[in-house]
Amino acid sequence: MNYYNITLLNSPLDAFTYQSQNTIDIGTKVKVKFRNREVYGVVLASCKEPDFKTSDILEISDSIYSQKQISLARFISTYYFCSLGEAFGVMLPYESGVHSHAEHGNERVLPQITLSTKQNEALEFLKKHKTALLFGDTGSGKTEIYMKYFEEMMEQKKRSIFLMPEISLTPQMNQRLHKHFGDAVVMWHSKLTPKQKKESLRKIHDGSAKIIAGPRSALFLPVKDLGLIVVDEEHDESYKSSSRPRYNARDIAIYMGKIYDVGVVLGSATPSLTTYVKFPHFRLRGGHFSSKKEFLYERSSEKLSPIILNSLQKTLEAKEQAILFLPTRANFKYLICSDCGHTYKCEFCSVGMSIHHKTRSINCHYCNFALSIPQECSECKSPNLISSRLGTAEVVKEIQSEFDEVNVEQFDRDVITTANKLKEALKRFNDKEIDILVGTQMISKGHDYHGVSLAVVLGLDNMLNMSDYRAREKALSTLVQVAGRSGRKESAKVLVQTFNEDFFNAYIERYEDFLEDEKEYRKELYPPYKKLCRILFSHKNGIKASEAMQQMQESLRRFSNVEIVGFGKCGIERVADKYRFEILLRSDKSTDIIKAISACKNTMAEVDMDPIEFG
Ligand SMILES: Nc1ncnc2c1ncn2[C@@H]1O[C@H](COP(=O)(O)OP(=O)(O)OP(=O)(O)O)[C@@H](O)[C@H]1O
Ligand SMILES: [Zn+2]
Repeated sequence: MNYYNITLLNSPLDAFTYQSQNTIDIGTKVKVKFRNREVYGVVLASCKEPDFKTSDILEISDSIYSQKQISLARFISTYYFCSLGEAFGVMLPYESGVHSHAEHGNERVLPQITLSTKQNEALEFLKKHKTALLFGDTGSGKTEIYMKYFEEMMEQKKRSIFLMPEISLTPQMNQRLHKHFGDAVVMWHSKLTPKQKKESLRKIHDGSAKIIAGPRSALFLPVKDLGLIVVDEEHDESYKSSSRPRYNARDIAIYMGKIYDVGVVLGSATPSLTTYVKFPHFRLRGGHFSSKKEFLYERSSEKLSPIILNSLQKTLEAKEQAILFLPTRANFKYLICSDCGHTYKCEFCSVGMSIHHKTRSINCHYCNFALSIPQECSECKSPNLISSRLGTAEVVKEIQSEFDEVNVEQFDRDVITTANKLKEALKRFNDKEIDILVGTQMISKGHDYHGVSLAVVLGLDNMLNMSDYRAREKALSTLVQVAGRSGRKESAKVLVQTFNEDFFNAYIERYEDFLEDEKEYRKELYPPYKKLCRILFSHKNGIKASEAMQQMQESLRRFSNVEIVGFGKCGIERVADKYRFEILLRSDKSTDIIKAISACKNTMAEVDMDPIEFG
């Protein structure tokens, strides 16, 4: 009889021992019984017969995690504090039965991409460095450079992974890649239908997929002969997972570059300070088309002011297109009584409820709890309820009532709920059936449309005033990115509503100056100069959560090389009926943080390494 240590896929528990008559390779995916359920696990190691009774491995599959995937899972599990089973849970294994039969064929590369001299220089630079940053302005042709690099990889019979931050970028990118590479491109994202998923996987397994593109999950596919990983919009927050394992796909890509010994390209017009400090970069300036952008500032809190309405009017008259960004969805973010000051908060979360006119309700954006819109204040019975903090739905409504015959659409998570709706909205915009697109972050990312001559940006001050060490970086990069969706071919006007004109104006066309200044501000305190780690405790019973936090905080004190920056209630004290407490740690090295936390482990503690959320 053989004995094996097996970690259960997606389970937070440690490994268990099972037995089998067969010899099984390390990394093999197997089926076992656990607490009367049949579950999948991964064989980690063979071991001696234990002194307790073990059960049989029920089934040995043809799926196997490679040595490198195992190393990667170990890294994820240690660095991001999750079980090995959870780390393997984000990956897909290789199929040992499948043979590549598509080594030739479909190398239908047409038409050849011709890069400009500057783009060529950039490509040469990227090829010379194992991990490098392509710091190229919006519209400067970064995507074309990646594509040329993919082409070269294909010539060397190597495959490339192309990461993009969000599914909202996939339809256009898919089209762009398909046009060039045909069937050699495979898209991978969570909204694929089971049939599409199966087809994509088949092509990945048999090797006919040469370019594997998609959001962060595309990083963990069983790609053979990997040659290159490109992380587009590397600064983007959606690379960071907000549930366990709380990994950052950009950082995992860099790590993979090392263990797979392949090149990694990080691309952005607004690189994160961390990447800028850590890796060599090539600066690509100006758009590919020599269009001009004019920035205008209006000192105002967010509203559709006469200046904005005028500009929209002119754009409509000229039969051009506009985009309007604001960081808030729904009609309004808050409902407040103007007589007693009562704010409507969720019953289960300590956050305000947003007003949605379409559903005539106020909704919690954290737990989805909803109530119908109240007619009078629940505290003082006053009918004078006021809504504040403008959202996308309200802007759409106001634009509709302001202009006759305007095609205005909302572009956010409330409306774009499926892959199809996304594809169709973007197609309508591209076909100029939409005059004005009003959206949240979704609108700011990487889209390449040529007819946008006006970008209106609201709500930046709310981003800038957040208590987050990255608030400046976030607000400025949002402005640069939204502005970058306009004037890609023709010239454009960018209208910014803010009381912080000095800040935005100083850096809007000199992002590297911002990065240089930001270095000073972060030294000794924040990443990339220090490592941060947040530990969360949440429980229905607030006392229990608080006690667990206190206990861990006290035991962490004996580690002198890890500083406790703060501890206590979270900014958002309660979410989905659970009370939340936190500890924030700072250190020079992540290894010190890992050592300290491992020694003080508490079952309630949820560790968030390199956190980007502080609410
Ligand atoms: N060498 C080239 N030949 C022809 N067209 C090009 C070339 N380089 C860029 N373009 C065109 O210029 C436009 C902008 O390029 P691209 O989308 O690659 O920029 P980007 O740097 O990826 O932009 P962003 O950061 O805003 O996503 C695209 O329409 C692209 O087709
Ligand atoms: Zn709630």
